[in-house]
Amino acid sequence: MPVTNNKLRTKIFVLEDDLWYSQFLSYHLSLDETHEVVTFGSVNEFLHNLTNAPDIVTLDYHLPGYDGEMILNRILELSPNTYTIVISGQEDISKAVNTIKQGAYDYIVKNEHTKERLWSIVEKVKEHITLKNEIEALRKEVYQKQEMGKEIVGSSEPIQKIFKLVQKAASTSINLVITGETGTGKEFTAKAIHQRSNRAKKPFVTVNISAIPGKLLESELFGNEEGAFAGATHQQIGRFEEAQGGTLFLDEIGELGFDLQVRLLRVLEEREIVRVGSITPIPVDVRVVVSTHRNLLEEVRMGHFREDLYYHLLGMQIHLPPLRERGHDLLLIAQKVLQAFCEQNNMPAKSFTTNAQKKLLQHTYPGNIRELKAIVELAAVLSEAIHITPEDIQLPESTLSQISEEKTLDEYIADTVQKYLEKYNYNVMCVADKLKIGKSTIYRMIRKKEVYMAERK
Ligand SMILES: Nc1ncnc2c1ncn2[C@@H]1O[C@H](COP(=O)(O)OP(=O)(O)OP(=O)(O)O)[C@@H](O)[C@H]1O
Repeated sequence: MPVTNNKLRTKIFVLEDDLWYSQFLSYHLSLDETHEVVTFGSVNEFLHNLTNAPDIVTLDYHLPGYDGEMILNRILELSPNTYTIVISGQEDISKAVNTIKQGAYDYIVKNEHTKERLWSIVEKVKEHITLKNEIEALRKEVYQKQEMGKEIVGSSEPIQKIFKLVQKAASTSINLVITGETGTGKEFTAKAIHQRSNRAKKPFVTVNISAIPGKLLESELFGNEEGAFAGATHQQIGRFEEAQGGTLFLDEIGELGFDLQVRLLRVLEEREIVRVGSITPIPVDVRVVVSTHRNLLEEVRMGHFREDLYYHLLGMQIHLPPLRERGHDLLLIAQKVLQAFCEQNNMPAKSFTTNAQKKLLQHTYPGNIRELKAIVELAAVLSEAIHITPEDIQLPESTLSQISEEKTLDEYIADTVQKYLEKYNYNVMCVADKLKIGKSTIYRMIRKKEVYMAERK
């Protein structure tokens, strides 16, 4: 039943060859303004229109030249969700009763009570449809909760709040800003929202703004024509076009240069892009979800981020807490990661001993879930039995051994990154891989002069 002006509309087809009777039924059924009644005198025309999926059909059992049962079968075949009410004369009562066994919803005999009976059956059908829709919606909600629980696990209060926001974000098209430290699952969450939204069958495309040099970013996002700039040897579609109909996840939006901020705002407002080197606008239907580790409002205040773009992007904010603030959820995530890893690698199912769990809880995880995942996967490989012991868990020395020094967590992280840069000859890719953090995090730290780079030997 479609909804118009907040009212459920009921589409009713009347198949009746007797014009007077057809008008009689139509008149009474139309007394309810939410009923959309269409009458048919011809069986062929009626069958032809069945693709419009009426909610209810009143079927005259005795149509000259046609068998009522045959028409009922066609209705069940072509529009299985339609409720058929068979209307028969006194002479066909027993046949009409039989149609219920075949799949008709109810039957009415043409007599002085027809009007009242028809009315009560239609009301019953409407209640039935409403209940069916409610059950369907509840089933969907339960399914989504179960599925989401499988992905973003956690019973802590902040995570429960995030579950609710993710659900709301998935069922609407509200703008979304996902914030949180590196490795807290920003991209993971954006994808979970996409997969639950009505865009799920279309692409989910990610662009890491901080990993692409400014000059290339424009054509990466919007595409380019052949010869648009030196090196543009062929036409290329951009990420916006690639994400057509789906979701574009712009990771680290706070790193977007001012010029591109202007272009992005125009695209978001006008819903069309222009490839570099072209003047032809191309319409795009893309949900843009952004993430940042920065406080965007602070960036606006400092003049680093355009206020108009900030207000355009502002919709729902989902802040993902760092792992060290998620309490025992850490263990749930660890167990889930362990289970997935064992399954993927055809290993027997494993679990952590109590002491191993205690050890996992001791660490501060600057790389958050990405780091936990790496530690758990290594433990799964190192363990000789199905129980993972503390010896199998290799925590990076840095945060544990230096914990007595008075430093902020950011300073610990910077120290660790600096040591690794020196150890691995300032190879950012290699350090990112070793520490299980994003390259973008290291580049950001370099830009903010939290760590320094030297010439590679
Ligand atoms: N709830 C979760 N359960 C299991 N794995 C997760 C979960 N959240 C994130 N991960 C995993 O942790 C890693 C980091 O997640 P993701 O890339 O989404 O983080 P991020 O916050 O976007 O990181 P960055 O800021 O560095 O780009 C990925 O391997 C991802 O699959």
